Amino acid sequence: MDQSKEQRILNFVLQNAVRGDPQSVVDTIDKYCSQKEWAMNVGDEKGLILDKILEEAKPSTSLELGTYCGYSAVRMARLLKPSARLLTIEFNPKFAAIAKQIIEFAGVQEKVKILEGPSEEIIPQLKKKHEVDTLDFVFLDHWKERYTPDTILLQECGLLRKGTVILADNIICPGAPEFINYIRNNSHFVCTNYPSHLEYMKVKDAMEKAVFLG
Ligand SMILES: Cc1ncnc2c1ncn2[C@@H]1O[C@H](/C=C/CNC(=O)c2cc(-c3ccc(F)cc3)cc(O)c2O)C[C@H]1O
Ligand SMILES: [Mg+2]
Repeated sequence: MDQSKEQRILNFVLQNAVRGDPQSVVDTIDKYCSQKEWAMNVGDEKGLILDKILEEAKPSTSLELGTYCGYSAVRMARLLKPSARLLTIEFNPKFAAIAKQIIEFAGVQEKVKILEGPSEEIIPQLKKKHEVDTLDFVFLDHWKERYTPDTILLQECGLLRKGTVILADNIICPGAPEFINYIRNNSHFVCTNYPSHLEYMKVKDAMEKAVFLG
């Protein structure tokens, strides 16, 4: 059976990146996806915005929705302090298996836990099953129509605290219009827009930061 694009990305990392070096894994995936096959990683341009916002937040507990191949999980984990944790939710078992190998190759597996399943099922389990108190940072990068319901679910489950930073990818392309409408009109959030470009392309995109006010 011929390989999937995600398996080709994994193989390129295993053959070209430096084991235990998360920056080299990030750079190697960016190289492959900009020169060989496009893939929906947050990429290097929006990745730098993610880096800056994550470093400002200095989170102890972070959540990512939509692991995919693990590019942003490695990108975030490389900046986390040793005691900090990143939980990342992925419902496609093939993607989860690829991400697990990329996260382990990068050497950040101690900081990252992949939770396999749909976000709507896993989010309600975070407190009791995964010992989360509240989240300091949330990265939304899964199905765009799930951004709003999952933000509401996070709030309902008591997982947001005063100052929790939510960062959403793809505000322009593919776009998350109902999320933007919801979050910018919600007095419990302060929003900031970060114009950028679609990963590996000249197409306009943006990220939105929403800080929860409690
Ligand atoms: C509900 C739920 N629970 C757990 N995992 C979930 C989930 N919904 C998706 N996922 C997982 O996240 C990943 C999905 C991410 C969705 N992201 C996208 O659809 C996406 C699409 C584009 C894009 C832009 C222009 C184009 F022309 C084509 C595509 C760019 C991006 O940066 C993206 O994140 C993989 C999927 O298995
Ligand atoms: Mg994205």
